[in-house]
Amino acid sequence: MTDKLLEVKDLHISFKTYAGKVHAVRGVNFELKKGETLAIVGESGSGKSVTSNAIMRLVPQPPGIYDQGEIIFDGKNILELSEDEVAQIRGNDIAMIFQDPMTALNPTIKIGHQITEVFNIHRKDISKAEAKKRAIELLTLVGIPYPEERFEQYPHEFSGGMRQRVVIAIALAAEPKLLIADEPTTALDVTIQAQILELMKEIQQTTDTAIIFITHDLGVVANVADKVAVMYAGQIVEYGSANEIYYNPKHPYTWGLLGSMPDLDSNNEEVLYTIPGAPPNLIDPPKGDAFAPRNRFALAIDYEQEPPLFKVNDEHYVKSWLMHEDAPHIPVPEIIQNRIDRYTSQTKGDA
Ligand SMILES: Nc1ncnc2c1ncn2[C@@H]1O[C@H](COP(=O)(O)OP(=O)(O)OP(=O)(O)O)[C@@H](O)[C@H]1O
Repeated sequence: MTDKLLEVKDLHISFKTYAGKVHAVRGVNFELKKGETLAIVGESGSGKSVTSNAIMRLVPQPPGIYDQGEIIFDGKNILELSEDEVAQIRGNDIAMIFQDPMTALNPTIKIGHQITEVFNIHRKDISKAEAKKRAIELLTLVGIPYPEERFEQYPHEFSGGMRQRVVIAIALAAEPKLLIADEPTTALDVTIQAQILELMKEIQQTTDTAIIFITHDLGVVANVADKVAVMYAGQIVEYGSANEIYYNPKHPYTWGLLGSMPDLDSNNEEVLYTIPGAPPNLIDPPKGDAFAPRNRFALAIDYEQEPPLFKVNDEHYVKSWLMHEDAPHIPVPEIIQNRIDRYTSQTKGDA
């Protein structure tokens, strides 16, 4: 028996466009255990959504092409299943939550019915009364006050944060093994974002659902992720436990993402550590390390040869030539180190 739920192996996905073939995902590997939370983080266009859509085989074909790789979910390669088999997995075993809760909800149907509908489709064995009872339990689980009354209301009668809670309730109705949340809180204000993420963490503890969070903001998932995959130009450039990524980051791109996180405790003189330039064109990805032109610590080899994934320890991998034993040692920039020191002392203070 293994507790491995998902394994993505050497995944390559491209899109045929008039301008040429866009290499959106270029050799992605990661795995997820039951009940674990993985955050996939990176700038816009880095391939986060294409990777997560592929897990449900939702990349449109055409223009999308699964060029290479495997997505093993619960022992089966998603990319080799028939349409019927994939349809069975979608919604049943894997559910997805998107950024805008309004697009996921039908404005003309009462909230309660939208939840019981899931039972009608996925759990034909339960009665109408039982479905209603469970829907109300789910509304309670996601923190909706007066769930009996709310059951009879329409989406427009809910605030943005409450709507996203309803969407989570609908996603959970089928008791999925994996929940993929693509920027689920971006449209919400910061306090509500924190509440929704906290809620998802709590639900996870009661249901043992694995979660993949897609976000461009490392700060958002700091308290909920077990593992973090940092994506750049269609590849994972740093991968590890949340502890390693937040407290021992090694890749200059991750430094940039951490440095651009707003930090309420920093003094005003602290300048954000930003990444210069823009991501490469994925129609013709650069030779060597795709991050080199934006990397102030780039080495000559970065422009020639793609770096392998170097192992820092069992919980931490980095795709950068800076990790090579002959590379110069570049310390973490001071501003990032100051933040890490501050977080570390705060965490110790909390303990
Ligand atoms: N249908 C499509 N046709 C052509 N190119 C596409 C298509 N879908 C995605 N791409 C390209 O694939 C690359 C990765 O896109 P993806 O949406 O995965 O990025 P992302 O990291 O999720 O960004 P964002 O945070 O903006 O959603 C981008 O270069 C994008 O333009």
